Amino acid sequence: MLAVSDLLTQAGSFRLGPLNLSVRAGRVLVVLGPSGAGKSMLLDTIAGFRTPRRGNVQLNGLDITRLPADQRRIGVVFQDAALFPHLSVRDNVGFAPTLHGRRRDPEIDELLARFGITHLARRAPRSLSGGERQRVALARALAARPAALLLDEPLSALDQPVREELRDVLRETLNELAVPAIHVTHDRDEALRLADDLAILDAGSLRQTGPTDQLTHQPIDTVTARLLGWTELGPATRDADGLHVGDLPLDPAILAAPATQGTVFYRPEEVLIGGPDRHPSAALRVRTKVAEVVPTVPLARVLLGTAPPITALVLHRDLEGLGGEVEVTVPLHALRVIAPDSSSPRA
Ligand SMILES: Nc1ncnc2c1ncn2[C@@H]1O[C@H](COP(=O)(O)OP(=O)(O)OP(=O)(O)O)[C@@H](O)[C@H]1O
Repeated sequence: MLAVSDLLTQAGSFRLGPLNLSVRAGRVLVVLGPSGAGKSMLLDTIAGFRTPRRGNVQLNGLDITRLPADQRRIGVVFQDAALFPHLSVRDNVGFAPTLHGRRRDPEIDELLARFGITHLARRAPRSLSGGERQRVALARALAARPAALLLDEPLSALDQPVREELRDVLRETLNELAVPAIHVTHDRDEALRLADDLAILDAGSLRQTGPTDQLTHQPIDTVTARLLGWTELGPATRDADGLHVGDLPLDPAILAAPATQGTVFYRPEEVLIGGPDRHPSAALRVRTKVAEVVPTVPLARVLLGTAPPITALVLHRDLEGLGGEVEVTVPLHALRVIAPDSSSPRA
């Protein structure tokens, strides 16, 4: 188990924390947050490259807050691989095993094979592509048999196809790994692909943490909702006619939602365009015009003429015959009212 308690780190005017987090062995915690949220600072503090002002870092029950980085048994992979430039691929991967007298370690060959870099074993880092370098960096980190693994946006410098391929290799590897892992990223798809648990970090504060599925489907924080693909519709208002957002009436069933005052969010990919029989539980159902169709891929964006406007993400084949007045339904599970007070950070 890797845990941080009451951790507070300061750099210039930027303050990270105080925050609490824990990751069990075999689990992957993804810290998702925008650029400048403090993700690297968090990993640097856990790895021992930065000294916290307050709080502690524990690994398997041991307080390692004051240990130098090289004694923490924590593997770190950075965005830019940071390989030893004068060593071959094999010697980079074999660096830690060699230090421990395990130069002929069959594990090195296994790692080269696992990351598909056996054929690159004699090559120098400068001759490798970005994706190949990251494969070497991951293999090198695992070769040290770390007690925990920290991944600082290791895929973000790669282009899309390479990133997706390596993301799958990483997912497989992390699945088999029996140590706690923390992966930080600003990329939602990457986070959802890799995370067992998610922690949303914004401006140095943790907003919401929990199992991936829970945060994705039940965000209770506006920053979390936005980062996980929910779109803001507007403030909920209540009058004699019931609950509204702008001109749009919300089904009273939404009253069962966690909050009835606050900002209404919805998931554009769950908006249904079609007849009233399309969905049995509707939080919002309205007839309106299609204002614009934007043929983005993989899903097209259909901008609807409601007030406030609703965007639907739809399959291109569902665009056929779309025009004039349409019936729009937002299912109950795809619309949430998020309370204003939940915009304060929570851990
Ligand atoms: N030594 C420093 N002095 C002053 N400010 C710093 C220092 N190091 C980092 N910061 C600031 O702390 C904030 C968090 O930086 P950090 O690199 O952790 O963000 P991040 O979430 O990893 O961002 P990115 O996704 O862009 O890498 C930034 O605003 C950064 O400018």
